[in-house]
Amino acid sequence: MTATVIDGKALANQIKEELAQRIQTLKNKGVIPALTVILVGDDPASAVYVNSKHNTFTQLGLKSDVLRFPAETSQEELLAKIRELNNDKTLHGILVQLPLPKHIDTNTVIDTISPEKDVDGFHVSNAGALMTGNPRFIPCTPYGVIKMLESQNVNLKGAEAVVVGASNIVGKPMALLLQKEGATVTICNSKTKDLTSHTKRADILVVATGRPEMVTGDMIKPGAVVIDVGINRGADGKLKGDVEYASAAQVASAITPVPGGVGPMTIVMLLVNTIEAAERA
Ligand SMILES: Nc1nc(=O)c2c([nH]1)NC[C@@H]1CN(c3ccc(C(=O)N[C@@H](CCC(=O)O)C(=O)O)cc3)C=[N+]21
Repeated sequence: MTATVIDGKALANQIKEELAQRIQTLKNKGVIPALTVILVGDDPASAVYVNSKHNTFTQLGLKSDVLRFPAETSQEELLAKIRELNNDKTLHGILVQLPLPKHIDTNTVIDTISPEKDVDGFHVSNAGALMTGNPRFIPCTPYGVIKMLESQNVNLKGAEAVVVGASNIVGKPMALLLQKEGATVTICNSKTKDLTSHTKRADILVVATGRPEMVTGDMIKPGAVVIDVGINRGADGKLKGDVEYASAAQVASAITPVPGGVGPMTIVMLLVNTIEAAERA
């Protein structure tokens, strides 16, 4: 069996087209959805992502600003800038690119963003809102994964879903969303004993560990839907997922590629959240 490739790039483009009307309606009211990204330090991977996002936003006629700060910027300086952006009525979304330098406390920074402008959905109150079933902003990557599963008509009710990786930005919100759709969810982490015993049971397997090609075909249930959230750049410059694609594609019924899978969906869901923020403002 050869797996269906879930084309994230094509789905992202389709969603972009569907957003055009909402963008136009806002413009007719004199509103241009606007996002500001704060980038601290000069991590090359972060720079690639920030540029790609900026291009997507400007292509669709949205406003996108990138504020670049040196790695040694103090936490207080960063917080002061965020407070200033919180008060800017023409701005709808604020995103602080992660990871931040070690001397800065990530949670303090994120929780200083106004929850109404937290288009990443990372603020503690937005995380809480997701947990209690009234989400304000759904974190972009798990939100994109749900859209990919919907596009394949994957039945989540009563399905066994296994999420490998328990981060605040992907694994945990992913598990909540799958659970909300009626799946029975297991979250695995780096301490999990006998990881394969879990992954082998999964009808839907989401891998978000940041460990290149750690899930191989022999760990996957035949016919499973495999979602690879990993984007790892190898020494050869090539992108690799957290799933070993060649072996996994022989076992799965559907699988996301890297690149061209979850990555483009993350960016388009950021667009969705920013437009929603502008509509609510
Ligand atoms: N506050 C915050 N929010 C984020 O959402 C966030 C972040 N920080 N920090 C970094 C990670 C990473 N991330 C990516 C999104 C899309 C691609 C993407 O579109 N990748 C292309 C390939 C791009 C390439 O060639 O490098 C693809 O998968 O096809 C990659 C990486 C968002 N992140």
